[in-house]
Amino acid sequence: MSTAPSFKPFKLALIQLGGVGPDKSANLKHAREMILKAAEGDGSAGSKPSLVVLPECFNSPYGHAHFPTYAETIGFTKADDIEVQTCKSESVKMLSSTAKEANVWLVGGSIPERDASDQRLYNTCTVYSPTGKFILAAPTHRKVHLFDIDIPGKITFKESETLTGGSSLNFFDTEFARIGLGICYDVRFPELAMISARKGCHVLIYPGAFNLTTGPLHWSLLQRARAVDNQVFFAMCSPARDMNAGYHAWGHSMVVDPFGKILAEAEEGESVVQVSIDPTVLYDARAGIPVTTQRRFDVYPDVNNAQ
Ligand SMILES: O=C(O)CCC(=O)C(=O)O
Repeated sequence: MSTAPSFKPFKLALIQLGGVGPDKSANLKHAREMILKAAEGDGSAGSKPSLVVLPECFNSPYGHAHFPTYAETIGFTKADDIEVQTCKSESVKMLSSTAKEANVWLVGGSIPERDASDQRLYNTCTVYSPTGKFILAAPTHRKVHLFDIDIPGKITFKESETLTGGSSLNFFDTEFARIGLGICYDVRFPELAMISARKGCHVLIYPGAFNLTTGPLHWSLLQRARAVDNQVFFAMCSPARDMNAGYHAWGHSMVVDPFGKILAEAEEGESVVQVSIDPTVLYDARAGIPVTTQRRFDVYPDVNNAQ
């Protein structure tokens, strides 16, 4: 495994995107406008973010019935900005060109993806450099744990009716940090975050769309737990809540520091969460509460000690 880049201060912006509806081209147009807006920061000197994040399923209504209709084929695993424009995916093309135009790293939320060879559908996160390069190799980050839950009288959701779970853990390196990825329900599985942290990720970013049942119960708790047990920064980016949509997202996009402190949190509506990430907080947490070096793998040898 390559050595992680040294962790430097940077600004992070989460776009809690509103107005996602059935018209995909309108969704893409609005997402583009919001990326450009978020990339301006708050207008003050030095507030431009280096990394901008979109929410889960930003180009289509959320729901397993919609995934086959909205799914796009990407067809490559790495590509520069010119090659990206030859791809069939409208969303990937827009994300690449907008990352370049805005000159930011971009975590492109997630889209329903149809694999070019086996035709299976995935919930997929793609990442772009400030030159519009398509970054991930594995081949992208596909949601690993599918959202299949049934809380009688509250919410039943079965992503596995149309989607297949991804089978790789993914991170990417920027000039300021190693960033690990997950999507929404993946946050409930501490193993994924733990392994990403052990692979040197400083910040974990999970586009997500919790709901009005599990949002108030667990959205904040899970992020703070993953941040504290791994002593990393943790961020989740949600769509804005729309009570006219088929799925009511919780909103509350947030960024948590390695002590578990919430640095910023959106409310329900469309907004951009802007945060300065300070690496000294991570180093202070790890020095003061040194759990990262105190693990007792002799007591729990079934947990893999490998880095
Ligand atoms: O874990 C939860 O409660 C919500 C998960 C979810 O909404 C998702 O994976 O899309």
